[in-house]
Amino acid sequence: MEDGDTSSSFPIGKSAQEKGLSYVPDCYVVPPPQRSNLTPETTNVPVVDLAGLHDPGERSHIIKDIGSASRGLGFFQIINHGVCQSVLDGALSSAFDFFNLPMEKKLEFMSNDVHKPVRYGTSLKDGIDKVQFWRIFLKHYAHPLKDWVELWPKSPANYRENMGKYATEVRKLALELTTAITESLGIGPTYLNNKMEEGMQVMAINCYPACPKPELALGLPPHSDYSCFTILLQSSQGLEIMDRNDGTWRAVPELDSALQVHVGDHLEVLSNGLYKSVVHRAALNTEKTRISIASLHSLGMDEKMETAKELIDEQHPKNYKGSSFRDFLNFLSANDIAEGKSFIQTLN
Ligand SMILES: O=C(O)CCC(=O)C(=O)O
Ligand SMILES: [Fe+2]
Repeated sequence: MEDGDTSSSFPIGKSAQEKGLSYVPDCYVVPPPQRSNLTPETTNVPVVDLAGLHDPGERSHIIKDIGSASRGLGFFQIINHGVCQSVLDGALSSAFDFFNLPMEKKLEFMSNDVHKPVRYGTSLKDGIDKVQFWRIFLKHYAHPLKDWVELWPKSPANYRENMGKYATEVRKLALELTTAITESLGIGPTYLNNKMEEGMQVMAINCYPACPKPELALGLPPHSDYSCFTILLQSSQGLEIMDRNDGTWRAVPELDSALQVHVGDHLEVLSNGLYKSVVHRAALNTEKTRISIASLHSLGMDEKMETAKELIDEQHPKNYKGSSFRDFLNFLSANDIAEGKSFIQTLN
């Protein structure tokens, strides 16, 4: 693997900067205690089958499964989620095609301003000698789609159509999940209805090129998502979640056509800590480029997520401050999550 390009089925283009990815400086490393174990234990992740969500006889079992997964790992995979395979494949293939574009097409979106609704970035911005996180990303707002889609990349030609279809489908699913999650908390299926309908959807499209020394770096540092919850689609295995009970990292097994659901910080707040946001990171591999598409669902830009008063009593006093997506963005522009700064800790 001389130039960092690999036998990936979707080879990444060789622009000058991306060629830099093949350079393996001695000092680009994540400090040893935080490095990924290349053969982590594959965790027994709960799989929730959503097929019967609208069947009155089955719904309560599914709600129970969602509740116990959210109280446990804060993470589960979903199957029969209603987003069809061609929509999943279309989104992933447009994402691969975007990252394969010549650098100048991507640079027009390059920005460090976290308040921009569309931005492209790479961990290489600090100079090749400091690379610890082997990732290139495109982030964009996605709801309401008509307000944002015109700002998305025009090329590849099918990007807006494919990513737009996926964004719309995954948002429909997110609204269904919202009803199930609030029901599982005992506060009823419509608790967040209006606020989620007017909420934000942010998509983070992550690209992790094959890495010559995956044991020395990470794709993304450990973090939890600010969202109420995140739905993740991945092209191959690489996501690791932290088991809160013993602090160990567990690889999430690949499951065909499944999507992953992460409990985010805002759901931890809503539930008064009954559900905890899952700490996760992205590991790397030597063989192929990995793409993940995270769809983060939250309330509106300035709508604060507050703890449900139904979940506060003498034994369970209110543990969290309310916060909005904008509060998170302000936190992000002032703090570096790679240095272990965590949004949820600012809310306790
Ligand atoms: O790539 C992954 O598996 C994780 C992505 C992620 O955690 C994020 O975009 O917030
Ligand atoms: Fe994340």
